[in-house]
Amino acid sequence: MAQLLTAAQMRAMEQAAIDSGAVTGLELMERAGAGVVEAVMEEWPELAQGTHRAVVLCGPGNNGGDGFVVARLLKELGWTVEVFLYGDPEKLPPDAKANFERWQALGPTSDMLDMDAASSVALDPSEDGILLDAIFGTGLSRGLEADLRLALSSFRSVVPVCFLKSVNVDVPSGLCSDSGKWLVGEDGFDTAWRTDLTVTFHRPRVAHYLSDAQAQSLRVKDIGLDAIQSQRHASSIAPGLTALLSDAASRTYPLEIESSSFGAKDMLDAVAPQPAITELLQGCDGLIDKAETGGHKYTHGHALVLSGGFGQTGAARLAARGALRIGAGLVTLAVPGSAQMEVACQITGLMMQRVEDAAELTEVLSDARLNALCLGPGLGLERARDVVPAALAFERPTVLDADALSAFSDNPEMLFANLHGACVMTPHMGEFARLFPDIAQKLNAPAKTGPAYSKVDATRDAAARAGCVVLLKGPDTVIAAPDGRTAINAALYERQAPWLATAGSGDVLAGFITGLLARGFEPMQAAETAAWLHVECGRSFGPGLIAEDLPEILPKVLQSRMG
Ligand SMILES: NC(=O)C1=CN([C@@H]2O[C@H](COP(=O)(O)OP(=O)(O)OC[C@H]3O[C@@H](n4cnc5c(N)ncnc54)[C@H](O)[C@@H]3O)[C@@H](O)[C@H]2O)[C@@H](O)CC1
Ligand SMILES: Nc1ncnc2c1ncn2[C@@H]1O[C@H](COP(=O)(O)OP(=O)(O)O)[C@@H](O)[C@H]1O
Ligand SMILES: [K+]
Repeated sequence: MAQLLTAAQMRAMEQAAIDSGAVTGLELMERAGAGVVEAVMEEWPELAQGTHRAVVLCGPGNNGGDGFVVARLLKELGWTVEVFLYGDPEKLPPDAKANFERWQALGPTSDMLDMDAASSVALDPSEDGILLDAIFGTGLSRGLEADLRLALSSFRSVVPVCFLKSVNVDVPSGLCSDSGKWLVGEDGFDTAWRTDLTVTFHRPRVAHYLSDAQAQSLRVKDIGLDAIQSQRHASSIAPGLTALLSDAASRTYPLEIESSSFGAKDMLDAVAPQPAITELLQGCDGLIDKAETGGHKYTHGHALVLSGGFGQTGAARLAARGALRIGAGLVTLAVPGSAQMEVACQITGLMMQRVEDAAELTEVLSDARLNALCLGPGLGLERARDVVPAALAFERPTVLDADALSAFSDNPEMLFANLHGACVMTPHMGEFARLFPDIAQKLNAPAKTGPAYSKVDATRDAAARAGCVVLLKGPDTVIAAPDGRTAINAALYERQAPWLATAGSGDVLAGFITGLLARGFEPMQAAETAAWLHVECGRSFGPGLIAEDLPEILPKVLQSRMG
């Protein structure tokens, strides 16, 4: 897991480092600029050979200051560098101004808003290089004005013609680094654009792991803050969000750091939710009382997955298979009479129990060994309205997905009244909007100023309202507990898994979570671990994936974690 920072947290860390006397703002800016150059060369080794060109767009704050450092360093390497400034050089903050002046000794700076600025960039496709966006970083406070937006889009139009790579410093200009939302200007337009590379410093910002902000690639460069913090053994910054990442992402972090009050150790160790996976692989003996259950497989729990009627049992079977593969000792499908034959023809390792209605479910649940429930996949709205309240009354660990959520669109309060702390809700954005319409509206409203309301805020608010864990799906799945713990399971950058957008994949996720609940995982840990493994399964299988493949590839993914 990697810790993510808000703009305010990052500013506070920088300020603390500067106040300690261990480093100056100018030194941090130099390291940031050098980090950008290093990241560009790492990303495109061909740019590390010979000389190339850079078009550098600098803004009125310290992000612009970083841009002037990059311009100077590349010029010193022999690159052709053209620099454009948005704003008055006299008003630059001190460190940025110092770097503007150092650049002045090497080359001219043109006004970015000059009508001819972008067209003055020579359209020379023979000279490849970068377009660097150093206009705004974490200091962005509102959407871009129309004249700047137009100028920016003119520069962007040069990129494909000249085979430039688009690189942005810290965050793409116009993007709110706390929410990952593109801020709109007074006229309602934003500057959304997908760049090739984002280079940020010290730790990723929250926005980097929310999908709107996605560049092709993200590199996090060390600017020495960890060393300063660990020297001082002081921290006033509360741990923030975590992102569940792959091993590959962790390699962008400095490995020499031993400890830090800002959670660097976490970042080094927990690239995957490995402690939870180790627990899974070692078994969870003791979670269920063996004497009481009297059988070995029951020590791994017994999950009950509610199925829909005839012709609608596929989704529940997928979920059940997922629960079994992830390690629930036993999984039983609760099936209405009309579908018993259909289900019986399709299952082997799974078991089946006739459950016609809420009364029969209540009877079945008198068996305390059924320690985790999955409600929703293919359940049918009417059946969901009948069985969900009866199931929730037992207060067993329960996943609510699909129809178990949609059935209460007209009356979410009724569902919330029945939910309890051992529940995990797994809505996609459509289901989320039906249950939390006000929160979804706030999330989807265009934002003019930052920090804007984010998917993280929305999921946290929903979890607090529902009183249980909420997992809001997408390439940037956000998981929040009512106590505020939050993680982003990001299938972004090198961890992309677009194949997961296939019918039934959410049903398997619900099954994975249910299986982990049956194994005794607490709800937040079950949701995080299952979501992480779900993406790893998608990546491991790759193109051509269908939902049925996810449970079947899981053993390979788990085996790869056995080390
Ligand atoms: N503080 C530090 O010590 C370091 C900062 N660094 C860089 O500094 C950046 C943050 O610098 P700043 O806090 O100066 O912020 P920015 O450089 O992001 O921009 C802030 C400036 O832009 C103005 N502004 C904000 N939104 C605007 C809009 N829509 N239209 C016009 N003007 C707008 C603000 O009034 C302010 O003058 C980081 O993103 C990072 O790139 C790095 O150099 C590392 C060290
Ligand atoms: N582009 C994507 N990249 C990674 N994961 C995705 C992407 N799109 C969807 N997913 C994941 O696929 C699953 C789809 O679930 P859901 O929307 O419930 O569909 P279904 O009901 O068809 O199973 C979720 O876990 C979601 O996070
Ligand atoms: K930028």
